[in-house]
Amino acid sequence: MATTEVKTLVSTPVVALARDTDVENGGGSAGGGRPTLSVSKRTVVIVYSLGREAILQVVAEVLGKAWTTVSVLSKVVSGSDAVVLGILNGDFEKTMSEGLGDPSKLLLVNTHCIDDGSFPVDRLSEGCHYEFLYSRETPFFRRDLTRFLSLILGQRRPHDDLANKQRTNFISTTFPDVRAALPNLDILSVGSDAVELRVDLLEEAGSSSNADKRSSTVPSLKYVGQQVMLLRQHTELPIIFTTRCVKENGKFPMEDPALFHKYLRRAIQWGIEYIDVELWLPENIRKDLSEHRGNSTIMSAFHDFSGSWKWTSPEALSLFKEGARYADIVKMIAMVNTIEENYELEYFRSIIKAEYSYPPLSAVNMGQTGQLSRALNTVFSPITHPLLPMIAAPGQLTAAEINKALHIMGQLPKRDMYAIGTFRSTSQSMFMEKCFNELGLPHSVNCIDRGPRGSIESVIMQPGFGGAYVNPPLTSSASYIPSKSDAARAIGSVDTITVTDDETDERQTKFIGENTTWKGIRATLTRDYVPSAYRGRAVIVLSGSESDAAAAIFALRSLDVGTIYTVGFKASGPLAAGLEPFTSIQSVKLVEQPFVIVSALPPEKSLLVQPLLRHYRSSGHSSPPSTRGKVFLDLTNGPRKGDPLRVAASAGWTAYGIDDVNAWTTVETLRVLVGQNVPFDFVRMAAGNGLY
Ligand SMILES: O=C1C[C@@](O)(C(=O)O)C[C@@H](O)[C@@H]1O
Repeated sequence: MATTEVKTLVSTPVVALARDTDVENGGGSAGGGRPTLSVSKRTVVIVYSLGREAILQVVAEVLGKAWTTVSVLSKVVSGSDAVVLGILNGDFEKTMSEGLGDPSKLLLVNTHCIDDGSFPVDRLSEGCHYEFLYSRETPFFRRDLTRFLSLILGQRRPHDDLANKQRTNFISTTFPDVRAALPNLDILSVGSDAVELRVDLLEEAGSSSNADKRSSTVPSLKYVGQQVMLLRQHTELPIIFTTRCVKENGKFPMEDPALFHKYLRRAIQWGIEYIDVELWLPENIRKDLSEHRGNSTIMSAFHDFSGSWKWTSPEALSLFKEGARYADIVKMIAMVNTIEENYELEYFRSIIKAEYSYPPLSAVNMGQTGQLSRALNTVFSPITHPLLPMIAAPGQLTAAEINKALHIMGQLPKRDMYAIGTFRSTSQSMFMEKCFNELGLPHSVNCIDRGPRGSIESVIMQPGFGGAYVNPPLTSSASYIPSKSDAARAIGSVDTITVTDDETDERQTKFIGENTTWKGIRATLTRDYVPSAYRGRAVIVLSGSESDAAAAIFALRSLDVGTIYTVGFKASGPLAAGLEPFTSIQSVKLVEQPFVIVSALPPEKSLLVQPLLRHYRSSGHSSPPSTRGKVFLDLTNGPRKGDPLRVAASAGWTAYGIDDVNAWTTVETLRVLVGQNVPFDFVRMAAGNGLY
């Protein structure tokens, strides 16, 4: 392996990128515990171009903060995250040469609008911790910004969830231009936990005139930046940024390791979730990327195409150890000729599992003979899809092929899944059946009416029972489900029943009562605002009963909101602490400006929220421009009176309806029931087309 010193293209950055930890247990969806937020005291500084100051307002809204502009940074009293600072890029450049003050107290984000075809100069990009490229011409800009800010602030940690998942897949896209993928991206990524962008396969239109020349052309950073932005706007899945070299079936030239360094370093600055770092790269580059990975996850990658490399060789272990030095996941991939080499890989995998608790190994064999290993690998398995222009490596399988192979090998037994409940469960169960087909899962979906007392108990005791979702939910006191997640217990309702084998007794299965609705609500609330935007802010919840509002209250608490004022019910359950009932119309005066209003009113009373939405409209009641963002969540289900969503939108609220929450809840339900990831946009699209 080359360990020679290289001169890299990336100049020493003015600022170092530390891992930001604004949130403990930040994703909020792993485990049952209530996530708690802790405050990071770094001042967010937005570097912007002349004429593009509008970005400051949007960043401030997404963060739920006030903003102001400065012309020098050295005098900034850092250590406060109360206000977002904006600085013009020209002023920032001057301040860079004069000294930034204490850069460890600042989080410098270069922002650049690419609508005019321009791209940031290296000086500016490298002088900042992060960079946000955006287009104002798309409706997805705000969501992309929220996603970017949540990651760089450490408030969204996709890898925490994926590291705990039993099996993870990523789809290797092979498009020369991701625009070709966008119409099919939702269907392409069903069953994927992440999307790989093969940067080396990107081709800029008109960059060369003949195929030979094209194969040696590296796409410009400008083109790559635009492609990253487009892809990220169209998928909620984490992105894997890969610059595969020519020797390992890619197109990046190996003569120039500094080029890899520059692109990968920039990918970290763009807030990409996973960075693929090839193991042959000089150690100083791998080390530098690891030290500056911010909140990105590093995947070490090793490929051998010779056909003579062996999993049984001493080199295999030393390559794993070398990869492990600077990575969070170690990927090892070899071309094989015999079926035995799959067994050798499984033996190697078992040794690594037994001896190294960290980092996890993702290892597969290439070629048709190696396909068995693609089914057996559980950590970030690369997959393909029939709609892709080509496979990314010989022998790649689809998610459905892997699941079918696992089923035949007895690793994925058929289970009977149940939709227990009402009319809605029936249409949702049809959608679930379609997902199972698409994913090649052997399970059946059975719809049953809730029926008399005791009927659920008899269903879950069936030998093939594999799990159920229950709508309307069960009260969490149901004695036949003795184990419940913390969330289900606190909320007081179980909407999903999962089955696990009892580790202490092989013959026993264990039922666990889960609540996925709160996760659906939290996912909805954090699409256009980062989690910390909710911290300490007042909320009003209207509901006919405590139980109808409980999942929303739990989700809001997970975001560390301030006082929750209640209308229409008085809480007395485990979530009651800190809730204040509105007793009369006079109570409205108590709340200066709620950040969130949630209505969980029954349909016939849905109208009652409208006066409040109008009362607190953004242009009316005192609303400083910096905190104008306000969220209305309408959880009312069924034919309603009035049109609260329309009233909210026209009064300046960011409004979400029950359809968004239901789609996110379905995503969570599929994750907990069958461990499969089906993207939100796919669920939403299917729901819109009347599929469920
Ligand atoms: O590392 C890998 C694995 C892979 O080479 C495969 O064998 O499926 C496909 C690549 O796109 C990816 O980066």
